[in-house]
Amino acid sequence: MSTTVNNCHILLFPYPAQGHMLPLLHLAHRLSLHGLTITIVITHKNLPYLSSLLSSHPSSITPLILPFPSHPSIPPGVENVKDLGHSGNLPMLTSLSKLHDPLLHWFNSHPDPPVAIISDFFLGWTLHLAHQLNIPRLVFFPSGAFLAAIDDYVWNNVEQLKTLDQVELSALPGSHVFKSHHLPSLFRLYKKSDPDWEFVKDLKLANTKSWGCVFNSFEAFEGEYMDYLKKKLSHDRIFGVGPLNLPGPGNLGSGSDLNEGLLTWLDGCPKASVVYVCFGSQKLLKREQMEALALGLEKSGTRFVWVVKTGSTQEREDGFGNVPDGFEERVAGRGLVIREWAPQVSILSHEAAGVFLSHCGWNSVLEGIVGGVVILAWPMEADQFVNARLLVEDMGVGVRVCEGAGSVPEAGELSRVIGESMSEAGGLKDKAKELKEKALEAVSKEGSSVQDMGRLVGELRKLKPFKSRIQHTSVS
Ligand SMILES: O=c1ccn([C@@H]2O[C@H](COP(=O)(O)OP(=O)(O)O[C@H]3O[C@H](CO)[C@@H](O)[C@H](O)[C@H]3O)[C@@H](O)[C@H]2O)c(=O)[nH]1
Repeated sequence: MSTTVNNCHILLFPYPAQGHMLPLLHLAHRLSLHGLTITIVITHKNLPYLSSLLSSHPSSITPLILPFPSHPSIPPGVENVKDLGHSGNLPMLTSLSKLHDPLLHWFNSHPDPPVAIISDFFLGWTLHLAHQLNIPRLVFFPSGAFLAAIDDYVWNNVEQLKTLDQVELSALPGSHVFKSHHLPSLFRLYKKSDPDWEFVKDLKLANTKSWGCVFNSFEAFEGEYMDYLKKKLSHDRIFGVGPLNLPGPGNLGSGSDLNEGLLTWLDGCPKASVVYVCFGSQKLLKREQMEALALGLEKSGTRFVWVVKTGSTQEREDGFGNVPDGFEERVAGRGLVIREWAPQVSILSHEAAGVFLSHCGWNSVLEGIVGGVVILAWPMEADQFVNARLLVEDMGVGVRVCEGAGSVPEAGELSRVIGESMSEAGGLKDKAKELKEKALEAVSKEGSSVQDMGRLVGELRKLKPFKSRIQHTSVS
């Protein structure tokens, strides 16, 4: 092992879903640039996601490869939520908790084990592991501080809130009111006394009880929610270090750059003239949604890039992810359909991108902000209604065009909103540009996220080595 007692050695534990894993790997990149030594917990099938990180930091980042714990609802060979869909989160969460004992064993047999654990907010059980090891756990939120504040409130008051049709968040900044079906999905699905759901409740409550909270967010976007958490949790180990996934040199990259054809096409489009359409790493649209979207894009007459998840053969036979017949021919020249995966960060940061039709997954939100584009929000599930509220109501850089995973937008209305958002009407474009500047300021010299990253590294460096902690504990 390459670690020495002088190094600050940290264990990072990502949750195996693209929207969760990618930002935590970007955090690993940044911590490594600050000279920290990092071990990343990973299972075999997810190891390829680490390849560019490991080749960028061969001496300071090491994978800890553990066998994936089996689960009756997870088919053999599946180790990532992308192969299970959102309903796969519950079995994935419970399955991964079986890594507790192998991790305890690894720590106890390591000559120079980590001084802290930073783990995804779906891995709250690692707080108990950290307590057993007498080291701190920091929670990494792949979503925002607004969501963290809401999660903290609703899970601490689950009995009173579960039966309400709408929840008033009067204790939180902005005093927002949410319909119950717009609250985070895990809260909505929670079933009292069911052991799996009680486990979820415990891991959610463990997040804000952790020693520190790290957000892929920034002061000018979510400062009031981070301040709220500092006050509520009575400590200031709340760190807004984002946006983490940035285009350009010195960054880890998203592993997928613009190919020549796409780059040439975007280069040939006027500035801010392209609508980019993508609903994250896992959302498949049903036939009616595909048809409405295709018609809306066609009627709008604008240039667009549409990323379509096509799903399995069975899902396509069931009508999911099929682009309507003849559509691509009719829009040829002004519209591109890309199947499965597109280099989103590169597309959004191209000057031709002007509008982003998004499900408002947190990574997409930040990537859209950094791209300086107007966001057309179609929140569907999870944290997306909360994220859309921030974009549309709090920041004024977005317009809501549809709501719900099963909803079908009205094609005429969609084409009208697309057309309007491409124009200067409403000052949305100016606000989007302003927010982009603030995001870039946060991650440049002396910016709030650079300072918080420095504060985070400073706090981690102060932690005692694991062995001396054990000696200290046994003596006292
Ligand atoms: O064709 C694609 C599709 C996605 N991405 C990237 O994949 C990530 C997708 O993340 P996100 O926008 O957050 O969406 P989901 O994949 O849906 O993420 C899940 O996890 C997020 C973090 O917790 C939540 O905010 C979302 O609601 C939840 O659905 C982003 O970095 C995208 O750039 C691509 O590069 N190309």
